[in-house]
Amino acid sequence: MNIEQLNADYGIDDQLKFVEGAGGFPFIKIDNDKASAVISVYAGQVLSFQPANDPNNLMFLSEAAYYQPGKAIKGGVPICWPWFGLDPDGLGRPAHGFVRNRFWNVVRTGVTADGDAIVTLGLIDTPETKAIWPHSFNLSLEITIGESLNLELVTRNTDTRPFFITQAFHTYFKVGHINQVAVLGLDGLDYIDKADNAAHKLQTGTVSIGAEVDRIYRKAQGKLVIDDAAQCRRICITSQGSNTAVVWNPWAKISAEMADLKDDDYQRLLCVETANADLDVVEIAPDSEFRLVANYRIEHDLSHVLKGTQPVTTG
Ligand SMILES: O=P(O)(O)OC[C@H]1O[C@@H](O)[C@H](O)[C@@H](O)[C@@H]1O
Repeated sequence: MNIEQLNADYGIDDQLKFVEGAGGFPFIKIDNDKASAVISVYAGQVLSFQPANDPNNLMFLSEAAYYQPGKAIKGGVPICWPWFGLDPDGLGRPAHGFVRNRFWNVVRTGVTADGDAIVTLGLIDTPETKAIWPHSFNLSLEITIGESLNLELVTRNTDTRPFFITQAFHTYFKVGHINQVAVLGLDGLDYIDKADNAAHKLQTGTVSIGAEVDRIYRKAQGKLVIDDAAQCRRICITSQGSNTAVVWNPWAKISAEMADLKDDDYQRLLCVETANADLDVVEIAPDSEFRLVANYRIEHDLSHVLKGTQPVTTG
């Protein structure tokens, strides 16, 4: 992809430009009055989002991430599609599907009447994708950069027969310190505890993280909140088209084992994923589409300061 051509076709003066990013991947850099963001055209992945009034990024992005064709970038918002987790057919295809490790197309860029930047990236089937997953599709991701970050993943079935998908925004949020984090909004829901032999459990109260956590919450349709006391902020997650929430933190052993994470990275990341996963499989008829939406908004919470908790500025 030619950066000059991308800028000529899709750049927006003073607000949106294409640059050569890590690994030589084209990155889209956005700076407007409300926020700044970086999006990788490879993987269709938001890597960074920082509202103008926040000293800290919303996203965790690993310093050890790979930027290599065929590999996933560790951090930001990887797109899991058309399956979440292990290959559902046991054919040895990559975990979390095949769109987080290939180049997407730039479909359009623009600015809304409110001054938000919009970027739409897309993927359609090719003989190569059909060899992996034998369906015709048109997948598009509309990313809106404003006071909040809004993501809309639209799957259109362009085939002559129905197909079935699972999917997720596998979002890596940056947290001040994992010991001071709570996830609200999951109380009373059933979950599958993948860190405990896929045992079926019931959530009571908020979720705090003090060991490996890998959970699939069913019927999670309401607003979720990540209370991040160390950064004096709350991340509010609202969604449409999702019935599943995934909460994942690898903790110390897995962090150390993953070559694209530093040993102690588990202390500053938390994945809370807006998904359709496990039994929550989506059927899409020919000529129909399905829309998965996630919105991330940061609220500042000074009550922790008033209670004496030290804020952490991590840049
Ligand atoms: O592929 P990544 O980005 O390393 O993420 C892997 C993790 O992704 C999570 O979504 C799963 O719930 C975990 O089971 C899995 O280990």
